[in-house]
Amino acid sequence: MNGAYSADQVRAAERPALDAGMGAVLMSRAAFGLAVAVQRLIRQRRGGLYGARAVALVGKGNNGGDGLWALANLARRGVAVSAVLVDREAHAEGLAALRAAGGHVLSLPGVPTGREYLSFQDPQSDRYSRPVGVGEGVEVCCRADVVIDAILGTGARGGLRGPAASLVGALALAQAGQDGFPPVVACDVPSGVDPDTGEIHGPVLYAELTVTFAAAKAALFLPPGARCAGRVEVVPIGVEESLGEPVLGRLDAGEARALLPRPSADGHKYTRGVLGVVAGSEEYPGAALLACSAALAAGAGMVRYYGPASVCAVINAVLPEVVCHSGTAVPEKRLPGRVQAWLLGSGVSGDEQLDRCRAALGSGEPAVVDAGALDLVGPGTDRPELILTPHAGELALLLSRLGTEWNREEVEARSLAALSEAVESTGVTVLLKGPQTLVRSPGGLGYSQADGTPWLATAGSGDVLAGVLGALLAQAASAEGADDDGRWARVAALAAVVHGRAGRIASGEAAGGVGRPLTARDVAAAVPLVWDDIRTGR
Ligand SMILES: NC(=O)C1=CN([C@@H]2O[C@H](COP(=O)(O)OP(=O)(O)OC[C@H]3O[C@@H](n4cnc5c(N)ncnc54)[C@H](O)[C@@H]3O)[C@@H](O)[C@H]2O)[C@@H](O)CC1
Ligand SMILES: [K+]
Repeated sequence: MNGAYSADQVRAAERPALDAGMGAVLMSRAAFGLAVAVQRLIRQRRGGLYGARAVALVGKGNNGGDGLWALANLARRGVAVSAVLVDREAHAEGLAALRAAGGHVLSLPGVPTGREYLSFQDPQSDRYSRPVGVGEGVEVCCRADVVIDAILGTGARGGLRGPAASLVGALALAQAGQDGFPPVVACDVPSGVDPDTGEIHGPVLYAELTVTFAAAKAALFLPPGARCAGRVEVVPIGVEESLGEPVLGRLDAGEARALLPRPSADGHKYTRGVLGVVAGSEEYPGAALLACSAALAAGAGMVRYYGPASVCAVINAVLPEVVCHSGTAVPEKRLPGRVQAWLLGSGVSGDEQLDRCRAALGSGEPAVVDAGALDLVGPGTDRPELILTPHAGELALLLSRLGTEWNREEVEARSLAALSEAVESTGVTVLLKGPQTLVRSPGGLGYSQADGTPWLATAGSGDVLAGVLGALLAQAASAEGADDDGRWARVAALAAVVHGRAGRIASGEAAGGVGRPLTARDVAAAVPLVWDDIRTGR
């Protein structure tokens, strides 16, 4: 499984090698990997390296050291390279290597350029760095074929400050406003993003590619930081064995393939999982239809629908497979019919549907708790087999109801903290919907999935996700032998994979297209194709 790690975990894994005096070796591996990735990018854009220009923004620590060594490597391959020093110090050996390879050294206002600086860091050199203002720094970057962001890595605390913040702020404006702005390659993590939480502090550049060392840092799996990271490439540096358990996992295609349920030869509809759905209402019948279609498409052995007679009629007109129950809920009594799992709350409104949701929750089976049913889960519920599926706004409301004031923007800015607080307070599993889908169970590993496409942000898409998750939950609940603590989070992560991939099929991106508008119905219709798509390893 792909995993993302905290800065402390990576530092701890590096410690034995650093204690054994291998710091320079680790850095040379990191810098080599960075340089190779940059060369590839330049070749894709220009066809060759000769005559290309690379600029690195260089901070004072080892992240800057990686950038300097990578530039030296590029210079030896014919690339014209410049380092823009943004701090009062720079990695001494890296700077010497860059100079020896013929690279240019520029420094921002406020960064010393004279002999006192060089005698501190670079006693062998008799060369000075050339002072540049922010405006010239921007021009130098705009003329480059690639900009390497090597200001801050895992040592970052808070956002960029001083000259670095001025330059990156100006570059971010140029990047936002100019089509021809060169691609940015972030070294380890985009500078200005908290490596552990993905929070963005102040100005930050959007990278096309992040080359990260040993393992992905948590920020690369977490919004909003992950949005600045672009594609993520992991360069091994020889400490990977010591990393331990990641803070966040990500199911890849191979794992998803192994987890996707398949019917056994002697199975029948009940062993394949029966899902009870309390969704939709007279006001929103569409939510019920989408959730039921998606559940059938994701392989539920049978779907039972519970709701108003008018919605039952709509469902049966389109989906004759669904068994509908329009009787009202009787307090303290189970709803009729056996099910292995529930999907509750998508598009529900009114007391009747909420009563059905309460009855279903009281019956003890695992359940997806969506939209209108989220209010039914309180503090100390302590049922990991309940999977809540809020978006950021709904999670803010849930947390506020549980006793801590959050708003939507705060949840979006600190998504892992918000998610963890909800899980700890309620004791249930939570799946937070968004461009990255985050999942966490009490005491278990969390997941971050990024399988979808922005085209999925469309009305009804959440109802389809809830239907897919409900079907997978019913199948997991009816499967034998899979009763470890991690299974609820795993099934939620798998639903995010299926939903995301169905979105990419429906938008044409899975087939190599640039993407096109889709409807939630298109996504539901594409769900069965995910089984083929994943089996062929695409
Ligand atoms: N330790 C190792 O063995 C390896 C480290 N590597 C690189 O080293 C990086 C970590 O290096 P460092 O620990 O030196 O840390 P950084 O290079 O991330 O930061 C350097 C220093 O900047 C200061 N700083 C923190 N936040 C700041 C802010 N907001 N504004 C201004 N200054 C700030 C701190 O004093 C920090 O120690 C990794 O991200 C990776 O790129 C790689 O070379 C692989 C090997
Ligand atoms: K960086």
